[in-house]
Amino acid sequence: MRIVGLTGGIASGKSTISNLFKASGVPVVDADVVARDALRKGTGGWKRVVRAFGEGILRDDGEVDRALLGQIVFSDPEKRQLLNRLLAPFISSGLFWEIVKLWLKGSRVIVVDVPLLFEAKMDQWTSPIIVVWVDPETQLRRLISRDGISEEQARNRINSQTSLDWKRSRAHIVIDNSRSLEDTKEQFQEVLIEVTKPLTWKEFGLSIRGALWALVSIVVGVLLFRNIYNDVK
Ligand SMILES: CC(C)(COP(=O)(O)OP(=O)(O)OC[C@H]1O[C@@H](n2cnc3c(N)ncnc32)[C@H](O)[C@@H]1O)[C@@H](O)C(=O)NCCC(=O)NCCS
Ligand SMILES: Nc1ncnc2c1ncn2[C@@H]1O[C@H](COP(=O)(O)OP(=O)(O)OP(=O)(O)O)[C@@H](O)[C@H]1O
Repeated sequence: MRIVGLTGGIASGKSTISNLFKASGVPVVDADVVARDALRKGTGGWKRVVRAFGEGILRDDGEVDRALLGQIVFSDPEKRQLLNRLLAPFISSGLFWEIVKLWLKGSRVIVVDVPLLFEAKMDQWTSPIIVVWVDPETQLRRLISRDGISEEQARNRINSQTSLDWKRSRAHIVIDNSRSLEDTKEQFQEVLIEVTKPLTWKEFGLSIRGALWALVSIVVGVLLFRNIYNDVK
């Protein structure tokens, strides 16, 4: 199985690219969705976060007030690191099980969309790595207009992440999403060809078909060996 890493910065266009992959039949595991599940009322992540940040971060229905928690952690690096530490084990295991489910289904190529792929050192498990890059002014403008937040809040969120230029320097594939959606879709078509090219032997070995193939080869090998051994005796 090929596990493609998809990352970038906040509002750089990862979901836009994820949706294009899904529309092309390539399954996507979304770390933001996994992280949201890890913070649902009553889960282990929720209990840890409420213990650390207090019940003041809860809404009337007991769910975490995400906008409020966002305001707290994106303006205080220590609190953000605390939140990351509390949720990291739940996010990693959630991602792991989503990948296992796709492996069991026999998926050849999957995309994992992880905003903090490099920061969480998950880049070592994915190849190729696609970075969705956008120029800083466009990123700020799109973030403000999508989330309806102030310029200061938007800058805090952007500055809480490793710079997009640094991420771009670590990418195998870069998609420049600074221009129109049409332009991005054109780049995506080439990326899709690259990402869905035939698997290497190593990737094939990591797929369920590869594992079954290895199992069948071993069983056939053992049976043949037993027959030859019995003939010789
Ligand atoms: C702080 C929270 C509650 C804010 O929720 P909100 O609904 O406003 O934002 P959402 O979850 O949709 O995230 C939007 C984007 O913010 C960025 N972001 C989220 N968490 C972080 C973080 N800890 N550090 C830097 N950037 C982050 C990502 O680019 C993400 O795509 C939420 O982001 C959260 O629980 N973050 C911690 C979990 C985490 O690390 N998520 C990222 C998955 S790798
Ligand atoms: N090429 C584009 N032209 C115009 N608007 C775009 C383009 N690409 C994305 N957008 C818009 O910019 C915003 C951010 O895009 P998107 O949600 O895909 O980013 P993201 O990286 O997934 O964000 P997050 O990190 O918050 O999950 C959205 O409102 C989206 O519709």
